[in-house]
Amino acid sequence: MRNIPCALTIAGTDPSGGAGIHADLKTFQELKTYGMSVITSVVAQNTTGVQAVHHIPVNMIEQQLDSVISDMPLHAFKTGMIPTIEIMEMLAGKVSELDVPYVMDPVMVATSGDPLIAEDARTYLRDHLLPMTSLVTPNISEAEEITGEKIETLEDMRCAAALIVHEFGAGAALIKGGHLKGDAIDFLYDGESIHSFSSERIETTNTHGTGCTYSAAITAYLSQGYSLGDAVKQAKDFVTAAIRHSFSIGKGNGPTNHWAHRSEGVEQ
Ligand SMILES: Nc1ncnc2c1ncn2[C@@H]1O[C@H](COP(=O)(O)OP(=O)(O)OP(=O)(O)O)[C@@H](O)[C@H]1O
Ligand SMILES: Cc1ncc(COP(=O)(O)O)c(N)n1
Repeated sequence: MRNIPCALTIAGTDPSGGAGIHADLKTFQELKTYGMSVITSVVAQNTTGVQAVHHIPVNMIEQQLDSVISDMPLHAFKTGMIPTIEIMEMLAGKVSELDVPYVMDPVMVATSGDPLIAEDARTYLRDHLLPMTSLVTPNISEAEEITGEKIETLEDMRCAAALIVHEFGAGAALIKGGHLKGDAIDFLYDGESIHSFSSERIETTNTHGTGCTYSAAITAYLSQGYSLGDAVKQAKDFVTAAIRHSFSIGKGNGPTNHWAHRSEGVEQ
């Protein structure tokens, strides 16, 4: 393991602390990874939904990023909410200069159903940023949006993962089955083979921020030098523990428990 693994998240905020930048930094910290953040949008949201958004001007996002990369070591980074095409254009230029693993959580809507990125930005994200990723982590509806194909079965998930790599150019694709029925099964296609990661389905509505937490954990493990398969395997254990011991707080979908792995012995 490196002395001090350093990871960056480029994402929006969640003042209620369960998703976005906040979930990412909590996860990095829990996994003994030095966490850094560039904020794309200030989002007034909580467990019930999104109340308002204020996007940060593009030049200010660029300056935050420059502040980090001109000074700090960086071993892996992730993107979450990138709300507009203008911000994506700027990031596309910058990301191509970063020679470390890039994990994209292709955030489109919150658990509450509120949209988090502009409609026209979805195609831009797919066509311009996706090909720069080491890994993209869509849930079922995001994978449907990217591929244009309906996903109803495990076989559909496997096909979508391969399509996202071979047709759309992602380095690897992890399709998350959190929104299907039965066990929570995710499929990773790394360009050569399919791997599955499975856990029992936990009966809970406390799923605010699961996607953010999962992709942040993968990023943290990659920053520590783990292989993609090992990073996903350990991150799956981390997020499963976080969901199993999630908090019934707030009036809507409660947040996950970022320290749950401590009592479940997830590898760090
Ligand atoms: N009820 C559950 N029980 C166990 N694992 C779950 C459950 N819901 C989601 N997961 C797992 O959590 C991870 C995140 O998946 P999910 O499909 O929920 O992502 P997401 O849709 O991006 O997140 P969110 O629901 O927060 O938007 C995946 O590993 C998924 O299998
Ligand atoms: C700033 C921000 N980024 C991402 C999500 C998605 O989180 P989730 O779908 O896991 O609720 C969110 N709610 N807010």
